[in-house]
Amino acid sequence: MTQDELKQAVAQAALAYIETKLEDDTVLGIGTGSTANLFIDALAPHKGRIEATVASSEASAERLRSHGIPVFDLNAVDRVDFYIDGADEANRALQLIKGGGAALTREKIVAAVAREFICIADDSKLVHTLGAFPLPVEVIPMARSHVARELVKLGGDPVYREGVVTDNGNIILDVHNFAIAQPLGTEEKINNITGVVTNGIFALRPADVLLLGTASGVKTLYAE
Ligand SMILES: O=C[C@H](O)[C@H](O)[C@H](O)COP(=O)(O)O
Repeated sequence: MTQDELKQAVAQAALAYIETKLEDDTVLGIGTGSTANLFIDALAPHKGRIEATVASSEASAERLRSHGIPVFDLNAVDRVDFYIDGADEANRALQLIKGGGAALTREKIVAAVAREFICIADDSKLVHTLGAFPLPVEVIPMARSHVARELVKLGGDPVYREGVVTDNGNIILDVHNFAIAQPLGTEEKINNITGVVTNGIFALRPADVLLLGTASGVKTLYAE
């Protein structure tokens, strides 16, 4: 199976996972990226059953609206029942690296609100130790050099993501050569650097369930 077919399979599996749990007033949080896009497309034929969604990026909001799916501001809903999103890496504790598409901050906010975070990914994303994927850090533009120097002190190799401005008007530094042995501590440490908005480690709020696309079918993983 190709990577795209595995992503398609997990998008369908996420739909099946939530379908039996949908209530009249369910609020769905929708992530960002190629896997989340496939989920949005899979959701479209069922839009009559969707009362409200909130999106973790302008791109996803636009895609939802193009299907006629109602999108709300997060401040206009009192809860998010399920958050469905992809990841760049996941470990067995369902701690993640996210932000390859620069949407990490809004993703982290929606995930923080969500009652259940359902991560969907193909099996190339499952790793023993997070950090082979360069860690995205969203930074206030004027703090770029300061934050880069602090990230070097932490042992990483930050690279400015040229030409990318986040939905929040900020820039991204991708930290290379940075094995993350202690995701919780590292997430907090980087977030404590002045000028950092947030970083792409999701350990304070990991996923609740990982639907993993493999050649032998979609596996449902819970945190070990
Ligand atoms: O900012 C982007 C997100 O964190 C995505 O969820 C992540 O990059 C995975 O994207 P994809 O499903 O395209 O691999």
